Amino acid sequence: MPLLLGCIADDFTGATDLASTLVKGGMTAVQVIGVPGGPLPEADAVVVALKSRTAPPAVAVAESLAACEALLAAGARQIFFKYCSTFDSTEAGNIGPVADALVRRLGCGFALANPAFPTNGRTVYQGHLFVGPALLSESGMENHPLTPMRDANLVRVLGRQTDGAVGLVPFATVEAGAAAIRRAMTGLKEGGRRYAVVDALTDAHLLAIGEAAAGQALITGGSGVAMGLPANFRRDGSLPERGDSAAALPPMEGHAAVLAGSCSRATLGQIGLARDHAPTLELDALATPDAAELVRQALDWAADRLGAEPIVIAASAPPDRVAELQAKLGREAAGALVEEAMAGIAEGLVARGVRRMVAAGGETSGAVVARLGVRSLRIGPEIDPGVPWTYAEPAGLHLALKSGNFGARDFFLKAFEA
Ligand SMILES: Nc1ncnc2c1ncn2[C@@H]1O[C@H](COP(=O)(O)OP(=O)(O)O)[C@@H](O)[C@H]1O
Ligand SMILES: O=C(O)[C@@H](O)C(=O)COP(=O)(O)O
Repeated sequence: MPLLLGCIADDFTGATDLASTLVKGGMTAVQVIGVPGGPLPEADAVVVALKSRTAPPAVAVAESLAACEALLAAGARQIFFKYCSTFDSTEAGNIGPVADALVRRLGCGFALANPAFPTNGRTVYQGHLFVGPALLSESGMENHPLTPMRDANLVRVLGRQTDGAVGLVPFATVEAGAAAIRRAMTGLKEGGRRYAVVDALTDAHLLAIGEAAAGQALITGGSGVAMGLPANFRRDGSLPERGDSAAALPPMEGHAAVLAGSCSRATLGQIGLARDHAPTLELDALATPDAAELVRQALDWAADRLGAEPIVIAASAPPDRVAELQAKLGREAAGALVEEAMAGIAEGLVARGVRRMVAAGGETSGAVVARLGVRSLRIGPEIDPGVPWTYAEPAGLHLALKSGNFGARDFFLKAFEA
């Protein structure tokens, strides 16, 4: 099976989201953790999951280029750089620097940029990113602990992160379909633009953008714009009809647990609901700014609560509490402390028989997956849009890596009912 699409994702929940989208579109897809050190698994698409979203830009660039080399060496015909549907980044990057490096490596001179995910409320209009009815900068994302998003104008945001020029393919052109979008992108490229932010309000827009991107060496965006890509490979005869290729995962067994480190509005709501329906421990990192002690507290609490019904352990806190911890420790150190604690708790829970685990939060998931020594994830059925169950190898357990912002309010309960 030749590799068709080579993907580089800047975090682990994002990688799972993308792999799940491709599987739903009829491709086989495997998520591998970190820059591949050996041969890649056989699949139509391989998604390399990095934890590069908040890494220093030089590290993010180096890892992304190494992943790109591995994917190209395996024969990838197109490279997809996956970032968050809320364009999570800092002023310094890493979306711009990584995209710039990939454009240079691939010698393509141009890439589209589109984070839209209408099913989850992310739309782009006149270059502005909306989350539901709100501009990105008024959606709660302005309070993100690591990547506060305070400007919704993506042409401007990306423009600050790149030394290339950024243009826009506006709604009216996107509405006119794939041929018009392709013409607009060609025009922008010929006019010296390195990137085109492309508007998208609906899945139909994303499918048209995907079609317009057939044959482009590099695509950058959220998982939404990948919806249109499997059809391109079917159209050119390189992807057979595979029907529903979502892997049937091994049967679920063992104790169940949820670990939440995301402080997004959606996750805070999910914890709120879980409080009334499942044993829930809310750790207070401000009162105990010590990862080892937080791990001890959590594992002591969990000891006689583990079983078939999920327990929930959360470090998540509202913006004022997060700000207090950050004022005390610094932004990165506060995040790292909580991630270290969550990783230790995950390790302890698995040692105590947990085999079905939800990790809420991209950075949190990255820390958990790394600590559990996971090398690859097989994609299974979707729980809520963008969040499938996966089977982690060689650890041999079921993991759902939930983007902080994704999932219905009852996600933590629903995940274990399937
Ligand atoms: N109470 C807290 N105070 C400060 N930072 C926290 C707290 N709880 C979690 N964090 C950190 O916030 C960050 C949340 O990011 P992430 O896990 O990627 O969530 P999301 O998916 O919402 O982006 C992580 O680095 C996590 O360790
Ligand atoms: O595109 C998305 O929103 C997700 O796939 C994603 O990247 C999630 O990142 P986190 O919100 O940090 O979990």
